[in-house]
Amino acid sequence: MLQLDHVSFAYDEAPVLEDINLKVQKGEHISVIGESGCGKSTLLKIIYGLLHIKVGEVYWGERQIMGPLYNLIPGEPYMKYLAQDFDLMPYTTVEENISEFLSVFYPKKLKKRTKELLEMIEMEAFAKTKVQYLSGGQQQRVALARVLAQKPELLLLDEPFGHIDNFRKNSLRRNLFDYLKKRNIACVTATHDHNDILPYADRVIVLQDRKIIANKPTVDLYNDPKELYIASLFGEANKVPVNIVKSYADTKRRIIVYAHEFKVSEKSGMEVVVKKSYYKGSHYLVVGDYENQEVYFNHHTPLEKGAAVFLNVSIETLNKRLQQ
Ligand SMILES: Nc1ncnc2c1ncn2[C@@H]1O[C@H](COP(=O)(O)OP(=O)(O)OP(=O)(O)O)[C@@H](O)[C@H]1O
Repeated sequence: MLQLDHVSFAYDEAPVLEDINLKVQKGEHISVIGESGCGKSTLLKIIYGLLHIKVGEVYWGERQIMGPLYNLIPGEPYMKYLAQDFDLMPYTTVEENISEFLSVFYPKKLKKRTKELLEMIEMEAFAKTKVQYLSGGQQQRVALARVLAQKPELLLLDEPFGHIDNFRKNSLRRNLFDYLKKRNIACVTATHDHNDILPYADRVIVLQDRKIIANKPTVDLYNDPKELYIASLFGEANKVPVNIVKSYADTKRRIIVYAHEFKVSEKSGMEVVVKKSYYKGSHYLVVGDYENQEVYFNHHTPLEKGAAVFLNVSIETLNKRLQQ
């Protein structure tokens, strides 16, 4: 339903995106990830028609999405964009902000929808509060409810939980993505946070050096990140030669190993010298040194600086990475 064909874009001379091809089906959830400045927000703005592209085309079904040179007011009714800055009416209440786009000719329906959306963002208690008195995180939640009130078929989210505290973030993520799935609303989320991605995205797009370098179902990409850059977007990761972790292996092929996939062993494996242990709540993240290269691994206790330990990888992990 959404399709980008050979899209390239530059704000000035330097290209930001090159030859982007992408399809998003009805109800599908896509995460766009990549390091800061790789063009995630730019991609969302192109999809929404906020930027003029000279090369390539964007389609919604059969219809071409035209940029700002053709549409004075950007955006299409079936698509909503929740940007990093929220477009709210500060002097009216939360309730009024959410219901602004609902029809007053159906008051019962309007009330029901407003209540449903207030529940989704967990702000029933603030229904009558003026938006100007809300915190940044609360305003972001109202902005979310406001765009959903307009029943989009495609929702574009740019760092949607950036302002929201961790306590709320998890329940809001669940509420939002369940809400979207139930209503078959497609969603493209630009994010840095793997907590937005792993449980909710059907597919992940990775941007690097102006291009899409991966476009895969989430589980497949996590299990087979191919590159350290991709794995690192999900958490601490390493790239190590197989024959270093398994001395009997006769391949120097390097595989990706996430920090939690290393097992500390007494006598065999890759020998590293402990540099530092960081408390992570459920475990410690240990930074070790292997031939002047940092290696990251998890351990249930802190390890003493200067201690030599051996790191091992399970056969299952090894096979998984070598097969792909
Ligand atoms: N209005 C603009 N004019 C000129 N250059 C811009 C403009 N907006 C963004 N850029 C540049 O385009 C590149 C991509 O920016 P973009 O905001 O799309 O990245 P991003 O991946 O969303 O970054 P972040 O994760 O930090 O939000 C950056 O190099 C940025 O400096």
